[in-house]
Amino acid sequence: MKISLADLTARHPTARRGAPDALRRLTLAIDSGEQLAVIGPSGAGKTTLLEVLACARPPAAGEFKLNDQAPWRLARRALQRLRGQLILVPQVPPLPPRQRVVTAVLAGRLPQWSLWRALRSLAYPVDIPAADEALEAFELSDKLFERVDRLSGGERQRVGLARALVSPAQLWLVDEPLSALDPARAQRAVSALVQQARARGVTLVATLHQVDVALAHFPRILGLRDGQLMFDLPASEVTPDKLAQLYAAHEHELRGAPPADEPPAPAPPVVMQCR
Ligand SMILES: Nc1ncnc2c1ncn2[C@@H]1O[C@H](COP(=O)(O)OP(=O)(O)OP(=O)(O)O)[C@@H](O)[C@H]1O
Repeated sequence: MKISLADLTARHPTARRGAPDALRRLTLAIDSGEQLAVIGPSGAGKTTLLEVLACARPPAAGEFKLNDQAPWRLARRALQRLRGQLILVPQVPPLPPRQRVVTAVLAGRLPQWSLWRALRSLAYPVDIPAADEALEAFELSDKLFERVDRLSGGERQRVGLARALVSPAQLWLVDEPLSALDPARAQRAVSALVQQARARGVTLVATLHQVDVALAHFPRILGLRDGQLMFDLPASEVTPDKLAQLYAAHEHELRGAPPADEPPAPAPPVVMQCR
């Protein structure tokens, strides 16, 4: 799916008065089948950008087009159809507790199913091999029939990614897919995600805090800061200088915070003071 933004501004309705816009005059063109990572410090506007691209948040100003159509000028049903051609994978996928992993993954097919087929799949999952294959790509096929409320945060994130693989979407919008994964698994998950998108000719836009992972796996990198595009470059041209400017005063984020699931560092040994 092709994307174009021209002078796009976005704002949260709940933002306090006088707060700067979350996205400011963004101009961007993404071709069908490209894979991009969006990096930048916390609060840069990465999630807001994905929400706009997912047609979940109307821009406050400027132009936004998907496949040369302006989504917010379409009639409701046409907008729904367009939304069915994309998938937004949030950082914490909202998975109903007690649901089986297989059902949660196959929910990615909902846009192409009739109501009857969707209801039937809740009781009798209709394409178990497809769910299994998608989970396999993220090293999770042993959890096919597990309940989602028995999964770790990192496993839930990978269920969200597997859902994209079974979906008919031509645009994958993935928000922070690695925040709960250990470094080695994070590398493998992103590698699988990019490979799968490339093999299917799907457009992939992913936000990432792990800059090293973004540079290693994505051909094109957007640097976002304070809602503005600082750079839009091939990964090979993102120099340490550019990163230092992007993360100025946020250098700790560039070095990378530990993932949420990582066990806390062991407490220092207690030293007994004997008089
Ligand atoms: N629900 C909200 N209401 C008001 N302001 C918001 C809301 N969500 C985000 N913002 C503001 O919009 C700006 C962009 O936030 P956004 O979540 O898009 O940044 P981000 O780059 O994804 O950050 P992070 O890396 O911490 O997830 C920030 O200034 C933030 O405070």
